Amino acid sequence: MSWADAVAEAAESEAVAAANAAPLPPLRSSYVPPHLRSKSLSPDAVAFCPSSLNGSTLPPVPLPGGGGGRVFGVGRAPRRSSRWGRGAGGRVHEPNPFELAAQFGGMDISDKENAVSAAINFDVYEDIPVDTSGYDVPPPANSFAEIDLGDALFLNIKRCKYVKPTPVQKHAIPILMAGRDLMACAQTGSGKTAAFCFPIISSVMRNHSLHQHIAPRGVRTTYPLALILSPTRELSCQIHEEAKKFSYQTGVRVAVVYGGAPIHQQLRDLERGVDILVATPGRLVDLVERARVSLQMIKYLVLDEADRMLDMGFEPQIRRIVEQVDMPHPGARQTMLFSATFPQEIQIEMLWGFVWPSWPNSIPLWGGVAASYFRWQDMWS
Ligand SMILES: Nc1ncnc2c1ncn2[C@@H]1O[C@H](COP(=O)(O)OP(=O)(O)OP(=O)(O)O)[C@@H](O)[C@H]1O
Repeated sequence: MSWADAVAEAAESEAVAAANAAPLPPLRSSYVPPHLRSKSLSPDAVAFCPSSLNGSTLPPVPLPGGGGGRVFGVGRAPRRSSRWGRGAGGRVHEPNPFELAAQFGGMDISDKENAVSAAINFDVYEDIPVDTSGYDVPPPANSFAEIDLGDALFLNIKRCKYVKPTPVQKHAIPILMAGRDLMACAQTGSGKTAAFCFPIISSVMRNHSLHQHIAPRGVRTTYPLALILSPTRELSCQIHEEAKKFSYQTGVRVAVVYGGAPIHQQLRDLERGVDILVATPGRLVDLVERARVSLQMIKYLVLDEADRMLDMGFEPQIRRIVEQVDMPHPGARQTMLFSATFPQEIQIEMLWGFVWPSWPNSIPLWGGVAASYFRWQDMWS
């Protein structure tokens, strides 16, 4: 079956499932999830995070729990549920991020499809040359179907209506699936978030099924498997929203922590257990120093907008996270650097200096950036 047929079939079966489900309450301009309707929302419960639905920014909405935090189900295989609420044993069901996004944004699936095609202009992207360098670079993938990402993730890609990978995804996903380190530079809006999220979610699903989500009684430290560092809370929240869609019903849990917002809800989210933690550097250092997050289980480290983090003065925090706390050394983790602009040489040297300290000095560096070009540096671990 072709990918387009598969997408059409998924859309059809979802439509049938929706028709069979209990009717949803009519949409309201300010939707409040059922389990919060009896509570008054605190000021910080209005998300700062722009929820994004495939390129279209939705208006700020009250997020359950506030501050961009999200309630996730307890246990590896949450029951399929399209509603917020508790089931037997007081377990919190995983909300359906696709349905919530559509409700908050007042968009239906067909709107969403238009939003996707507005976000990515494949005709333009197809012609953009891609540079790769490194040793035995795995070949690019021309479709998601030819990469073994796992059934649950594959279904979510269909739900996102991603018909084919963008160039950055074509190249980066096979490299990362092969367990290689990667430095990638691709312009804004080119699909970098999925390029690093898909391999991480797929690997967590496959290799870490016994990851302990819930800390033993009295232990309040969370041990994520993947850390995605990004410079701002807006970007962190965007990544979190996307990652939640990709990891829906995979059992993989995603949380976000960022500065400039009260920490209490973020602490509660962490206590529920986290596989993938999206964080701004300062807030993460704070949580590590409070012993609420340990990095000793990290297998996947992403620095998104790495050059911008350095421009914004986060070098001390990144150094602390990568060098001084309990983060596994480069050979024991997979490291991914993504940026929208090509980092300056000095920034690359700095990043290599502490992200890959053992890397030989003879790495070829590129000069200059052509804004519309993707450039790549693939590295072995
Ligand atoms: N393969 C795909 N097919 C269709 N749409 C896609 C695909 N990959 C990503 N998108 C959509 O394209 C938009 C841009 O993707 P994304 O935010 O990941 O880009 P980005 O490169 O990370 O951008 P930024 O530099 O702003 O962070 C998003 O709405 C995303 O859902």
